[in-house]
Amino acid sequence: MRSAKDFFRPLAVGAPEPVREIPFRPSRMIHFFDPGNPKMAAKVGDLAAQCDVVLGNLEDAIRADRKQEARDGLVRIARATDFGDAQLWTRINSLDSPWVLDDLLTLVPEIGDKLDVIMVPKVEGAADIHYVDRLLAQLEARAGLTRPILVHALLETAAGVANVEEIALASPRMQGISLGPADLAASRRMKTTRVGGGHPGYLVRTDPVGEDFTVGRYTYQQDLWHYTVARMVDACATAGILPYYGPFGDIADVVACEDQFRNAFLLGCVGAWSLHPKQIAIAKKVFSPDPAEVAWARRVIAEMGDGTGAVMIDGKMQDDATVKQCRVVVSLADALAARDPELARAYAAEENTDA
Ligand SMILES: CC(=O)SCCNC(=O)CCNC(=O)[C@H](O)C(C)(C)COP(=O)(O)OP(=O)(O)OC[C@H]1O[C@@H](n2cnc3c(N)ncnc32)[C@H](O)[C@@H]1OP(=O)(O)O
Ligand SMILES: O=CC(=O)O
Ligand SMILES: [Mg+2]
Repeated sequence: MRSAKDFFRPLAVGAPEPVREIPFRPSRMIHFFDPGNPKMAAKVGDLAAQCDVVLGNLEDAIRADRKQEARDGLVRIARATDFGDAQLWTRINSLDSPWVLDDLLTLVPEIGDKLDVIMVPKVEGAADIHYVDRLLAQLEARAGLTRPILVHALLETAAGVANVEEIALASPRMQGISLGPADLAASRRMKTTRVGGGHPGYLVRTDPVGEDFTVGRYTYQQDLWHYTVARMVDACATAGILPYYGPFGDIADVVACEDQFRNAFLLGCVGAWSLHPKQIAIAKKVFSPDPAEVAWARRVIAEMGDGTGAVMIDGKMQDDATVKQCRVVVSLADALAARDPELARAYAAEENTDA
């Protein structure tokens, strides 16, 4: 571990100063596209207008013989596209792959000034982040970049989960962490064959009602990802960085996708991945606090005055702790509304209904 005094010193002579705080920028959906796919490439400008983050994916889902095409495509797209308020991220190949060095040696000099965040897959511990941290500093110095590129870790190995706290705290570049349920399931040797979501076999059953164990018993499907999401959220909150749910692979099942995203939102995540244009609106809806909830939170804050003591509002006790929860909701709503006029109008309309 680095000395606290050195933590915010650049790791290479001439590299930009590390950031002291991770800026909160809306990132409700991290929209994945294949930069080597001409159809997707043609849509990136439109996607940037709809999404908080667009991510040029270079890792899994890009065939081995198309890695270079994807990397070159990302360079072209980054140079040619006006991303407006949207962020541009990339997911590089894993650190043990034959492609990752070329990913970083190409992207940082060519488009380092356009890239906000680099997602590193299959991170297993702080050592992986330290490696990327130093290499990025060297490349940023050589490229003359004035702003550091932030790093996002993908939590998708059993070792990564065991070390999630040290990963979150490994570098001032750490922007956030996403749960990768597909690779994590494989790494843990879970007996599933899906990308995120529940499983009908993972359930609890009510007690028997008589002699016959087969009748009158209800079953409830359980959440396979609860423990990992909660642990990731705690690690991120401790480190002052942002947690995300990752992919939901059943593109057709927009209902279960919304449920999975909402579970993550309620547990503290700020966004999720969209793999298909259909999932963009789902993430936008789920990760934007509900207007009625925001109006309620504003009311609690107003009625609680300096935020101390206890009051009753509509039969519910409010005190210092509920005010803090309400401030989380309101500050998120304000930050999102500042970038999303449609949401700003929805919040204003709800305020007017309440008044
Ligand atoms: C476990 C993990 O690592 S998850 C992360 C890695 N995986 C990914 O990044 C997958 C990204 N998504 C995709 O590759 C695609 O959405 C697929 C393969 C799942 C489905 O693709 P398709 O079969 O083409 O879907 P579909 O026919 O519904 O597409 C409709 C249109 O949306 C486009 N489209 C589909 N996905 C995307 C996307 N992610 N971004 C932009 N456009 C897209 C298609 O090109 C098509 O365009 P067209 O109308 O001009 O023909
Ligand atoms: O990369 C994501 C995953 O779920 O694996
Ligand atoms: Mg993965």
